[in-house]
Amino acid sequence: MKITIVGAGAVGSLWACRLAARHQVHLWTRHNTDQCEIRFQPLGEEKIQTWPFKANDPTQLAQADIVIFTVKAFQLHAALATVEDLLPPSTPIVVMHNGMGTHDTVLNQLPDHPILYATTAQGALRTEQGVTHTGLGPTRLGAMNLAGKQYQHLAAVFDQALAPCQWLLDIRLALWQKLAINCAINPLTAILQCRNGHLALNEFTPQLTQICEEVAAVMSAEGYPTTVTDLLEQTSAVISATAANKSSMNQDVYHQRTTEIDYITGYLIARADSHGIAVPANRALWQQIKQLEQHYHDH
Ligand SMILES: NC(=O)C1=CN([C@@H]2O[C@H](COP(=O)(O)OP(=O)(O)OC[C@H]3O[C@@H](n4cnc5c(N)ncnc54)[C@H](OP(=O)(O)O)[C@@H]3O)[C@@H](O)[C@H]2O)C=CC1
Ligand SMILES: CC(C)(CO)C(=O)C(=O)O
Repeated sequence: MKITIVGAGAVGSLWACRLAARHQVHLWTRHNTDQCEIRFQPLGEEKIQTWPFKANDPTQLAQADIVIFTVKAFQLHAALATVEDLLPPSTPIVVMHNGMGTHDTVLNQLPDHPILYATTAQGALRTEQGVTHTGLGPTRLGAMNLAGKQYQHLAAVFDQALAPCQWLLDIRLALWQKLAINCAINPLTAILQCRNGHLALNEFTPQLTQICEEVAAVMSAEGYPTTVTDLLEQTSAVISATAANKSSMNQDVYHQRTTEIDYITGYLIARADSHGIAVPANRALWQQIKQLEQHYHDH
């Protein structure tokens, strides 16, 4: 297959190097270059691999069998704008990011394309030295519009590159489940500048319970019935599985970058408001992260 990846950061580079073993992968970046070399360290290996890629070629973009967007949620609109006029409307688009709330923009911006969303629990870290595959986890893929439903076979392509990948009939459920975990772990670890495992301490149980209670109420109102017990169990499992990790929001705050809070807790708040559900614990966390961002963006 001919695959273009838009956003060669940590996740984009991980998928690029893994897909390139069997497919022709081309990168679309925001840098003025026609080639990119990715230094990639596979999971648990010492040796660093070097993968050369062609980049930013409008012809290769137009001929792609799929275009995968691995930019952050708040970068998606601008990234789509750089490719929308270059793609035939038959090209399927796969969007892979944490958080929710971009799908309406994508469906409006590219109304004729098959649109798919993916959520991944694979871990990748980008440093000056290159990109390291830091953790294994499932990827879930599904259609966001009718045309996207014809692309179920892409789950096998993703699975072959970086297992496991599962096709879901309702990808929104998977996106909500990941959002719930991100609402619980990301803002707290960013504010406290702690590793995910720190939240396993008993002192965090009341706060995590309140966050999950609010998320469960909103998810249920959205048509994805769940309970605080289920969400707390899933959150605890991720806290222990990723105990040594610094969450993405923790790292964004540390490096004084824009966070994905508006697409994680912010999305939850927007949906809560539309149902008239009070979410004070999540709203307080959203405000604290916005204040931190504002503080470092102002200085
Ligand atoms: N890292 C991880 O382990 C995981 C991340 N995720 C999620 O995946 C998403 C991506 O995260 P991650 O890879 O870590 O983030 P990165 O910041 O490493 O990657 C984003 C990439 O997108 C590029 N980009 C931004 N705007 C454009 C544009 N207009 N055109 C082309 N490229 C663009 C950035 O360019 P530049 O190089 O110039 O900054 C960067 O290379 C996030 O939503 C994250 O939460 C999900 C699971 C795990
Ligand atoms: C699951 C978790 C919390 C892992 O760190 C994550 O998705 C993130 O850091 O954004």
